Amino acid sequence: MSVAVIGAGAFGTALAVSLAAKGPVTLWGRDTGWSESRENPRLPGVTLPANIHVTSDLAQITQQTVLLALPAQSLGGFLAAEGARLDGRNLVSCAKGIDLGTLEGPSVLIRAACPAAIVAVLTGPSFAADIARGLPTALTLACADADAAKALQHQLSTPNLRLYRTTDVAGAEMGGALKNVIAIAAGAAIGAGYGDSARAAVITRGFAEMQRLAAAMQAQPETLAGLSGLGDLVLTCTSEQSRNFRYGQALGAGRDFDARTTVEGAATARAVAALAARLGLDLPISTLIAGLAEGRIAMEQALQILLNRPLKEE
Ligand SMILES: NC(=O)C1=CN([C@@H]2O[C@H](COP(=O)(O)OP(=O)(O)OC[C@H]3O[C@@H](n4cnc5c(N)ncnc54)[C@H](O)[C@@H]3O)[C@@H](O)[C@H]2O)C=CC1
Ligand SMILES: O=C(CO)COP(=O)(O)O
Repeated sequence: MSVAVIGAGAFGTALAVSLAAKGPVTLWGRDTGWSESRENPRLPGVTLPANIHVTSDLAQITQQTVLLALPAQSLGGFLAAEGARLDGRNLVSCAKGIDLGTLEGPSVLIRAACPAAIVAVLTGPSFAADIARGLPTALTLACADADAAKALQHQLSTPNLRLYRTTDVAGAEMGGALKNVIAIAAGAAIGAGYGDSARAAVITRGFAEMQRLAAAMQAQPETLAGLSGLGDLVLTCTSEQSRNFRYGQALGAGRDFDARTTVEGAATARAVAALAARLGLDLPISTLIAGLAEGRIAMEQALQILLNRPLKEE
């Protein structure tokens, strides 16, 4: 059974390349002017296999399984316009973020727009460039319907993509969204010259915040400790391949950052700060990243706020 990917950015294109090892893939993008060259400028150096059909015509997306690889803040608008034509299918969210307008994760947006769809989430530690180069990668496939989770796990695993499955959609989704916020904080610590020990503190205390918020969203704690949570947190906080990490580095160093780059953690930090206020949760690192991203506070001020918090049990 062939699959389709909606969103011809770096990640959607990389997933299409990997899936093409198993059969034909249709890749939809709004800007596909590059398609004749078979090289997407968002994924330079990768030639698309011949069995990937690139289109900007949504009517050609007729497959039963569709991966949605759009940025989290674009997904709601896309679904409002096009959700009806995708209803009833297997819709797999590949976005890592929390929608600022609704404070919901992508799976909730998809379920609202496409009530008859089977909704799943594909997430975990994976840089698009690594997947597209055929490097070994392990991800989490989450779907509340256990049978559908198993079927999608088999359909979407490829020679270099090993999928584990879970029915904890909220946990998988929250891990992927929140690690981006903490990756910005880790990058900011490095960019400001605070050192590797400070980064380790940010990763660990950031993980505690991820667990706290995820628990409040009914996620299972063990999901946060898996690929979609801890796994992706470690990857993103330690690699300059991460856009969130590099954005954080720029914030920490007081440098500009290319505003066209997709940095999911910046908007998600603001969503997390709003959720923290709504739910009465203490999420100091994430809340400070929201302030830094909005330019409301400076790096040195953020550090002093963190260091001067009351001492407490770990
Ligand atoms: N790049 C990576 O290594 C990974 C990315 N992801 C996630 O995948 C999602 C997409 O990221 P990337 O592909 O990397 O971003 P990207 O910046 O490479 O591409 C985003 C694509 O979405 C398109 N787009 C944006 N708004 C749209 C709209 N309203 N309608 C139609 N198309 C729209 C853009 O034209 C662009 O092609 C993000 O949530 C990201 O966190 C997840 C894992 C790895
Ligand atoms: O989600 C990712 C790796 O798992 C990609 O991270 P960035 O969006 O920070 O580049």
